[in-house]
This record gives sequence, structure tokens and C-alpha cells, in this order.
Amino acid sequence: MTTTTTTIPDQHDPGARGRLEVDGLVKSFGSQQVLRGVTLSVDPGSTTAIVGPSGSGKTTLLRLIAGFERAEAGSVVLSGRTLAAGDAWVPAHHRGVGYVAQDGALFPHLTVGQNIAFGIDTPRLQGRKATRAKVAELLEMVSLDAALAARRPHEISGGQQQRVALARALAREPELMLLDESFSALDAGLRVATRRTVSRVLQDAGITTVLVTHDQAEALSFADQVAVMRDGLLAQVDSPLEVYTRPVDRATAEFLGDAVMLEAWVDGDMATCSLGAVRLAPTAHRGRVQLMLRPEQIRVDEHGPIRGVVVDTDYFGPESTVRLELTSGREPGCETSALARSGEIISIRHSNAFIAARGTELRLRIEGEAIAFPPDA
Ligand SMILES: Nc1ncnc2c1ncn2[C@@H]1O[C@H](COP(=O)(O)OP(=O)(O)OP(=O)(O)O)[C@@H](O)[C@H]1O
Repeated sequence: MTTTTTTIPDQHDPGARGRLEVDGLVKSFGSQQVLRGVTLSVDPGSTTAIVGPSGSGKTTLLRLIAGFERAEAGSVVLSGRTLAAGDAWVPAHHRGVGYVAQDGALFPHLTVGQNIAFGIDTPRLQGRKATRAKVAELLEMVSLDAALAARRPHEISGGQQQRVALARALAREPELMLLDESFSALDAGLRVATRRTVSRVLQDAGITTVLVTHDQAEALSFADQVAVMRDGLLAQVDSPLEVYTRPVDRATAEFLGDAVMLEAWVDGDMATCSLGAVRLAPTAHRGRVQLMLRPEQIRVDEHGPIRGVVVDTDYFGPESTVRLELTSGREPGCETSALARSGEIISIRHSNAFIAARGTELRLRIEGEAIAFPPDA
């Protein structure tokens, strides 16, 4: 039996195993520039999710990292080894990079076992017995029964297929795993379960992971770092908490979730808007701004200073989105200004659908800080 010793890589060592450094990648198809200078650092063993509107260049970035396409400018460095830069070029199969596509892309004519064995470096393992043992080990790693090895891809479920695809990619012992919409074809329940398994396997193996997804919730829950792509550039790269609560601009805020946008006036660390005076996250903006709050920051509270009447409700089971028309009649002493006016409609979230009948007056308070964006963004 071979024993492998894993050392925790130095987070600041540019050559640490599994550290990915993408710098200034530019890529065009015909006259269309799809990537316009993408720079991204991924720590060893961490997970980065790339999100962004359709056509923004997410898959193209992944394909450049994998070595399926060449960039016009920029570089890709993995574990301190230059994979692409100028004339330097390491072909895809020598990069130490695993790739799992949306549909798994299993070979339909091969069994599950043969699909996985395809990824195994046979000369190193010497022989069919060792290959079979490795296949069984990989199946176990992705929580699949060894008996599935004899089946063909069409004889297993979509979630199982994705896990086989992951096992096949893991067989090459990659330093970096690229997951391209790998869970999006699965239905909601299976998607969550498969994502959990995959996340655990990759974390346990300490493999650096970059995931492209359309699903914001998936990005926020799966990743250590979220990169928001727009028009071929990364608009923001930050922790999930940071990108959600401190988006750099309105488009990023609205892309990552529902946002309540209000006209406001900034004075110091407070803003005044139709909800009264609201505490602001640190900002350089002054005067007129657009204020952003997440709907869940506006709480129903019988002693709250803000009043609104329910206009309508969207019921989602555990939560409802409730649209309210703000009414005047704030509590005495609550700040108002020329911008503070009744009649404005806002959306909030609430877990109790019974309080949200149309026409009900609710009292509200704001929790946490609002974000200020320029008025014309
Ligand atoms: N091989 C190609 N030839 C020509 N154009 C391409 C090619 N690959 C991608 N494109 C174009 O590049 C742009 C970005 O595509 P890409 O697939 O990277 O976007 P994406 O953000 O992954 O989109 P989606 O979320 O819809 O998958 C699109 O306009 C697409 O049509």
C-alpha cells in the first residue's frame, strides 16, 4: 500500500500546488471579443464559482484554462507552471486539469467502469486488477456502489452519471477541477445532493475547483470565492458574503439576487430615503444616490417606524415575497426629507404568509446596512 503525505500549501506561494493564476486573458471569436482581459487568482484547494449572464464568457474562460482553446493574450499558470502565455503552450491532456461538462459526456458504448478506467494512467498502475481496484476506489469516493461499474451510462440516473464523470476526471489525479454547469441538468433535489457529494470529494482531496454556474444560490453556497463575469470582464471577485451584501454595482447586485432600489440622499454614514434614515455601508458617495437593500433586510416588526400596505404577495412555500405600498405616518421623531415620500412600492420577504393578505398594514424596520450606488448607474 502506498501512503501519500499531503502538506498544506502555503497560501502565498505562487508556485504552490493547485494555485491557479489567470492574468489578462483576451479571446475573440471572429470580430467578437468575448474575453477582454480576465484576471483571476484561485487559492490552492479552494473553490471559485464563476457566475454571469448568458454569453458573458464563462465557458470560454473555462475552456482556455483547460487548454481547449488558445487566448490571443494573457497567461494561465497552475502550480507555478505556465500552461499558456505567448508561445508557451501545454496541451490539455498534460495540464493536470480535470473537466466535467454539463451532460457528463460519458462514452455511451462503454460501461461505467470502462469510462472511469479511461481516465486512469494504466502503465503506472500496471494491470487490469489494479485498474479494477482503482475504479472501485473512485466509485466509492463519489458515493456510488461498485456494482454500477458493469452498467452503461443510460442505465444509471443523471446524478449518478455526473458522479461517474467526476470519478473519471479524478482518475487523472488533477491539480485543478473545472466544473462546467455540471449540475444544471439535474432536477432540484438531485442537484443539491450531487453538489454536496462533489463538493465533499473535491474538498477531501484538496483539489482546487473552478465551477461555472447559472445558479446564484449554487455559487453562493458551493464556493469560497465568487467571480461575477459581465461582458468578458470580471466585475467583482470576492467571498460569497461580500458579493451578495457588498456588490460593486447595481448590475452585480441585481444579478445575485432580488434588490430593493430606492432613491436616497447621503449625509455621512446615513442615507435618507422613502424608508426614512438608513445606515450605510462605508461609501465614498455623497449627495444623491441609489440605495440598495436586500428584501430580507426589511423586517416586519410591530414596533417598526415604517408603515406599508400589502399590495400583493408571491407565495413560495417557506417564504413569500410581499409587495408593499409605503404609507406616510412614520413615528414621531423619525427623520424624513424631501425624498421620503409615501406611495412608493417595495418588496420584502416574509416567512409567514398569513400576515400578508392584501390591504393589511404592516410595520417595518430595516436591519443592517444599505449600499449606495451612483444615481445614474
Ligand atoms: N467556438 C465559438 N465560436 C464562435 N463564437 C463562440 C464560440 N464559443 C463561444 N462563442 C461566443 O462567445 C460568447 C461567450 O460564450 P460563452 O459560452 O463563453 O458564454 P457563457 O457566459 O458561458 O454563456 P452561457 O451561460 O449561455 O453558457 C457568446 O456570444 C458565444 O456565442
